[in-house]
Amino acid sequence: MNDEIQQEQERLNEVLETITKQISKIEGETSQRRQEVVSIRKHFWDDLKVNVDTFDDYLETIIGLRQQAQALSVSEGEHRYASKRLSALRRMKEAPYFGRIDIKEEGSSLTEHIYIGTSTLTDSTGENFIIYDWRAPISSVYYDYPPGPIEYSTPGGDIRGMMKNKWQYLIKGGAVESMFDTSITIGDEILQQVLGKGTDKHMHSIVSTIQREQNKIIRNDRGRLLIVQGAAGSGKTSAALQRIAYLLYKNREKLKADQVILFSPNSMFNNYVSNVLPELGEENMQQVTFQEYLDHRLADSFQVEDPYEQLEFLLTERDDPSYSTRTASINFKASLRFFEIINTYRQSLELAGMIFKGVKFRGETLVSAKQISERFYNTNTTLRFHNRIEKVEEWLSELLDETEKRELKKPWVEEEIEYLSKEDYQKVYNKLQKKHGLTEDSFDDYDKENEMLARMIVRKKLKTLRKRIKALQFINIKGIYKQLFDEKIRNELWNGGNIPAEREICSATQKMLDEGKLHYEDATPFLLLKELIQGFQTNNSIKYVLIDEAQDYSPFQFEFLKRLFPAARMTVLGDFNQAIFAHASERVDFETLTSLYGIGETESITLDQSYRSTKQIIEFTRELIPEGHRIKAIDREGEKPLLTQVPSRDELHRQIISKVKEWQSRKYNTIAIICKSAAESAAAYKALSASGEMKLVQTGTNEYEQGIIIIPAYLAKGIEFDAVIIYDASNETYGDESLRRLFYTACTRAMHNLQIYTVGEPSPFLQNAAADSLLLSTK
Ligand SMILES: Nc1ncnc2c1ncn2[C@@H]1O[C@H](COP(=O)(O)OP(=O)(O)OP(=O)(O)O)[C@@H](O)[C@H]1O
Repeated sequence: MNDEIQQEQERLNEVLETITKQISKIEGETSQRRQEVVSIRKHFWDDLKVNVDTFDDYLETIIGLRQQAQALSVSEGEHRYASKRLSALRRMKEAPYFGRIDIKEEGSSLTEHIYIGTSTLTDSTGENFIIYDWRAPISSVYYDYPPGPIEYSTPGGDIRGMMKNKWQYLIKGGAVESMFDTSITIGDEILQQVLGKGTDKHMHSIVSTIQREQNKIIRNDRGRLLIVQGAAGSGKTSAALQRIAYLLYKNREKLKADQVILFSPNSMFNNYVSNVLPELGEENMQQVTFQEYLDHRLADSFQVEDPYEQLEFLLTERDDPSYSTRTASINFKASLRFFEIINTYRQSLELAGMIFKGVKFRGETLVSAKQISERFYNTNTTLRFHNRIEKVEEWLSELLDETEKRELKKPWVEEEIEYLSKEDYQKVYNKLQKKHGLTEDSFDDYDKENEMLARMIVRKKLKTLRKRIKALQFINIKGIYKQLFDEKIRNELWNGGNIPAEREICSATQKMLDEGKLHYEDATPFLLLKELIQGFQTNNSIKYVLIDEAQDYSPFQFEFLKRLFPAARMTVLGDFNQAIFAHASERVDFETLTSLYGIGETESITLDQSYRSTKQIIEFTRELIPEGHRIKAIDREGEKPLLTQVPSRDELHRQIISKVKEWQSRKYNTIAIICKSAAESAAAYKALSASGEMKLVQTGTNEYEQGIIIIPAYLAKGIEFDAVIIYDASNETYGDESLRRLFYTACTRAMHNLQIYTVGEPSPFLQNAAADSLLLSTK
C-alpha cells in the first residue's frame, strides 16, 4: 500500500468509527421510538376517556382523540426519520465517500477538504461536515469542474474560489482500493472501471461518476419543460433517476416521492430501474406506462390495443391487405394536423353534431336521444360549451327526481317490497330507524313504512342511472368519434384532403369502432376528444413528470400529458434514432415540443457521449444512423463486432449455440439473442431452447432476467446486456428502410460484445459499416 493510500485509509477508519458510533446511537433511538409507537397504538383507547353524554364530554373526547393521534403521528414520524438515517449510515459503512475536492473560497485563506458521498455525515456536534451529500450545492463543483477556478450557487448566492485538487476514490467494504488525483491522471479511471463491469439484475446509481453534461440535467431547475435528446447509452435513464433523487433532496420539506411520476416503456424496464432510488436512500417515485393509463381510462368501453400489438402487426403482417391503410392511419392520427382537426371538430359541436344516448328506466324511455339533443341545441345557447352540458345534466337529474316520485306508486315497487328478504327488510328498517329516529311504536304505521320502503327501493334502482348521468354518460362519445370519419364531416373539417388513404382510413376506423375495438393510434385521440367534450380530468398533486423513451410518444400524447398534470414540470428524455413506432417515422427531433410550454419555459440538452458500449461497438453502431459521427465513444476497448453470414437456419442455430457456450465461459451475466419481432423470438426459442437454459421475454414479462434470453428488439429498449447476438440481420428480415431504427436499437443494447448473424445476404444497413467497423466471417 503506498503512503497516500495508507494515509487515506487511516482517515477512512476514523470516519468509519464515527459512523459506527452514530449507528449504535441511532439504533438505541429507533428501538425506543418503535416501542413508543407500539405502546401508543396498544394503549390508544386505554388512555382515552370516551364520553359522549353531553356536548362538553363529546368535545373533550374529540380533543383527547386528536392529541392521542397527534402523539402517535409525531412518534411515527420520528421513528421513520431515524430508520431512514440508520439505513443511510449502514449503507455508508460500505463506502462512505467517493470523491474529494480541495477548495479555497474567495476571501478565505483556508483550503477545505470536501469529501463527497451518498449521504451527509456530521460530527457529534452536528455542526461540522465530515461528508457532504452528493446533492449539496458545493458537491456540484465535483461534477462540473477540473482543478482551477470554480463557481457554484447556493440559496445564499453564488460562491467563487479555486479548486486545488480533485480526488476519486474506489472504496469497497471499508477499504480504500484505489485513489486518483484527477489533475495528474488522464481520463476517468473510476468511470472506466465501473463501465467495464458486467450487468446486474438491476440498474445502479451513477453518483460517483456523474458527468458534467448529465449533472446539468440532474440539477436543472429552470422552466416547465426540460428536453433531453441523447444518444443510445448516453445515460438518459440514469440522469432521469438521479434527477429524481436530487429533486427529493432539494425539496425535501415539500416534495414526496409519490408526487413524482416516471412514464416508462414497459413493466420489465420498471423492474430493472427499481433499485436506483432505494440505493440512494430515497423512496421510489410512481412508475407507469402510458398504456396502463389508457387502459385505466378506456378498458371499460373498449378492447384497447397495446403499442406492442400494433408494432407486431407492422413488423410481421406486411402482406396483409390492410397494411398500407394502417400505416397511413397511424401517421395521420399521430400528427398535429389530426390534433387540430379534433379541436376544430369539438368547436363545431357547439352548433351541431353532438350525439346523445336516450335515458331509459326499466326498459322505458324517459327521454330520447333526440330530445336531449333538442334541449342541448335549443336552450342556453349563449353559455359556454361545458356549462351547456352541465345544464343538460341538471335537467336530466331533475327528470330523475320526477321519475322517482312517479315510480313510488307503481305496482313493481309494491311487488319488490313483498319479495324483500327478512335480512333486507331488517336492513331497510334499521337504516330508516337510524335516519328518521323511528321507534318501534311509530313504525307500525303501515302507510308510512310502505312509503319509506318504496322510496328506498326506487332510489336504489335509480342510483346507477343517476351516477351515469353525473358522469355525463348520456353523451355518445363513441358515436361522436365515429362521426368524425363520416364523409360529410370530412368534407367540412379536414381542410381539403391530401391525406394519404383518407377514405380507407375512415372506413377502417368506423369498422374498428363497430367491433368494440380501439387501436393504439386511436386511443389518445379518442380520449382527447372525450376530455374536450366532458371536461379534463386532471391530477394536481403531481409536481414532476419524467418521460423516458419519449421518442415513442406522439405530439398528441404530450399535449394530453400536459393537460393531465397541470401543476407539473416535465422532463422528456429520448433518442429519435431509436424511434421504433410507426408514428415517429418522420420525426428527427423534439422541435414540436417547444410549443407545449413556449420557448421561454423550455430548455434542451443534448448528450453525445455514449457510456454503455465499448469503443468498437460504438464505432460500428454510429454508422447505422444519420449524423452518427456526432456520437462519442468512451475509450473502453473491446472486440470488433462480428458479422457472420450463414447459409441456412440450421447452421444459424448451430453457430448461435456454440457462440453462447463460448461467451458463457467468459462469465457474461446476460447474453441476449435479439430478434426482430415476438414471432421471430418464439421461432428462435423453439429452435434453441433445447440446447440449454434460455428464457423467452414476452410483452407480459415483468422481471429483467439474467442468463440467456431471447427477446424482441422492441422489448429490449431501455435495457442492456453484456453480450448481444442479433439473430438474423439478413436483407430479408431488415431489408426495409423503416426498420433501421429498430435495428440500431437492437445493436446498441450490447455493452461488451456484439455478434451479428445473417442468413444469406446481409441487410443494406450493414453495407456502410462493414468496411472497417465490422469483422466479417462466413464460417
Ligand atoms: N456517468 C456515468 N457513470 C457510470 N455509468 C454510466 C454513466 N452514465 C451512464 N452510465 C451507464 O451507461 C449505461 C447506459 O445508461 P442509460 O441506460 O441511462 O442510457 P440511456 O441513454 O437511457 O440509453 P438508451 O437510450 O440506449 O436506453 C448504463 O449502464 C449506465 O449505468
